[in-house]
Amino acid sequence: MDTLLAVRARGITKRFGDVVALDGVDLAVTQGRIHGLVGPNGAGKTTLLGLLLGLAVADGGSLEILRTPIGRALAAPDGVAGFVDGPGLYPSLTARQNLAALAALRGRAAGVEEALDQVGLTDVADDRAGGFSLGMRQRLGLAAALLTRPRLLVLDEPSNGLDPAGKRHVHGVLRQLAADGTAVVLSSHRMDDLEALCSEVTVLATGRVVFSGPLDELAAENGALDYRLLTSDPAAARRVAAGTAGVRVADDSGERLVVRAPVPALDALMVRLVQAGVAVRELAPVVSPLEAAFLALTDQQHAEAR
Ligand SMILES: Nc1ncnc2c1ncn2[C@@H]1O[C@H](COP(=O)(O)OP(=O)(O)OP(=O)(O)O)[C@@H](O)[C@H]1O
Repeated sequence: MDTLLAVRARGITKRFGDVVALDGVDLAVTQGRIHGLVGPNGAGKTTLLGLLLGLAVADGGSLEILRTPIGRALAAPDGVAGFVDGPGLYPSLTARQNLAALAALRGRAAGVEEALDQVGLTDVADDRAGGFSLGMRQRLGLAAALLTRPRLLVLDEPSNGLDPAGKRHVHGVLRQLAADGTAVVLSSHRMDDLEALCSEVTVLATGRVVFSGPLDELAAENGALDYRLLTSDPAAARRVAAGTAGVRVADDSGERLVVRAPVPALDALMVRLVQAGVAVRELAPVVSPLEAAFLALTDQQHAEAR
């Protein structure tokens, strides 16, 4: 099983002076999977991604990337590409020239046109990168990473600045890479991106892993959620909700009630509403199950740290 791991980190610690950025972090990323890294600001995501890219070394713990143990030297391990804090580009060169320069540095000229095409920048390939929007720079950075045909791609908030079409395009590229066997590790603050892309997720809070596993397990971790409920008879619905075990009316100030309930109690409420002749017109979680689980995990960690 371990032979399928692109990243295996155990007990990683990293300090900056008095700040403990990573505190005993374990991470396992399987080849051919897209692994999301989430957490509040300052949780340690960029620090961890930087270690995977060889931009810094850990103070403690062990790290294996593509089955090679990482020592103390600052170097990008073979087969790894990506960027943190935005891609490094030459602003005075065009997109095509940027990629050609990188390809030449690596001693191979092929692949530039393919990489431009993959990220949808062919039409602006002869524009200077210095004039590019954030989203276009992100795409060019991704193209630069693709040039190396990585087996591990590491990206810090790759959806930043992308418009919806750009995002769809980039997501498609990442999915195809994963289908071809590349492991992708990316950080994001957007739960919808993670839901669209990732099969596995690691949640960091103040330098510690508070969850790591399949995305659907994270969503299932949460117990009671808040749901907005619109019915044909709000007053009757309020009475039925108040009389249903496990259901709490969290807000009844408007036409829509907000009820807090775990799924079995919610099921019971729906049945009881129908039996009472109340039609359900709309039922939706106030925040997505994934976001609720994320908030619960990270809030809990903050509370413990206080
Ligand atoms: N070069 C540095 N020097 C000093 N402190 C640093 C350095 N890099 C990171 N830190 C600190 O380490 C902690 C983790 O930072 P990091 O940038 O990894 O978090 P993050 O999860 O990526 O946050 P964000 O979501 O805001 O990007 C923070 O407290 C940060 O201030």
